[in-house]
Amino acid sequence: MTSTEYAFLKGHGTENDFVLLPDLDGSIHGDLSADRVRALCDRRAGIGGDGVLRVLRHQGDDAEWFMDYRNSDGSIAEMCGNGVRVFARYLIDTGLAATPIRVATRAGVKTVTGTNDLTVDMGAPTVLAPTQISIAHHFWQATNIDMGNPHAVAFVDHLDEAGPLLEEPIYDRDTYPNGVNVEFVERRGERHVAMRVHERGSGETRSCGTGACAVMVASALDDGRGPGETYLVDLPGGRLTVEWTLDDRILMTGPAVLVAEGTTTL
Ligand SMILES: N[C@@H](CCC[C@H](N)C(=O)O)C(=O)O
Repeated sequence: MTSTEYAFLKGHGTENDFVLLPDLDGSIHGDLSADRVRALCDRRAGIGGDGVLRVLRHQGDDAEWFMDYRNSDGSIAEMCGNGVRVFARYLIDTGLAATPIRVATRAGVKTVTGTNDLTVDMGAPTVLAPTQISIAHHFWQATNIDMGNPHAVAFVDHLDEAGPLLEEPIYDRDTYPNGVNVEFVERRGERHVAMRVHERGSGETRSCGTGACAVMVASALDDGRGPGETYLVDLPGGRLTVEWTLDDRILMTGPAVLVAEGTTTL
């Protein structure tokens, strides 16, 4: 910890909540240690969040911004779908950028468009060989989808089948050597599903944007459909709309709001 004061903001996308750290030229937060991320995300002793979004300018032709995303346990992840909308909301509200905004992430450049609800072009999904997950001797077949970060999607009759999700589901370590985000999906209607998620590095959260995209792709495939479809995905924290375009891109649309700003010594 340090006694220096730093600016922060707090925001969320469908209640997937984040601490934002503006660090435009990268001079403020140095390496941003896992300890500091955990302290910032602590819901009792810190600001509280499912993760940290560090806002950096990007030196490159393809994007002007870089989203340095960290899970609440301090681990680094490739991509955060809700986070990139909240990141863009910060840039829009401060006048630093206007849509379309190209944001570099560890999973490539994502373009954000829109005004109120924001849409992210998440790129192409990668569907891999099916896998299996389990919790307390209950096993589910799972669709293995990479959205820049890893996902295992399991269909259930009722979302409460997954139990309290206090612990990480058991997964195949050879399939997911760096861990996995696990989604449970219940059918709600035609092109309409609901999900819960246990996020790698954050536990059960109220929403996961990359998870919603993985769930849409798994659901469409399970329905015998493919590109050219749009699904509604309900999460405990709200609703995301996910379109799989004919040219194999996933467009995710949902809210992004900033709720507080201040300074912190954490
Ligand atoms: N909540 C995010 C995903 C954040 C990263 C994930 N926990 C991981 O480790 O891959 C989203 O909205 O996509």
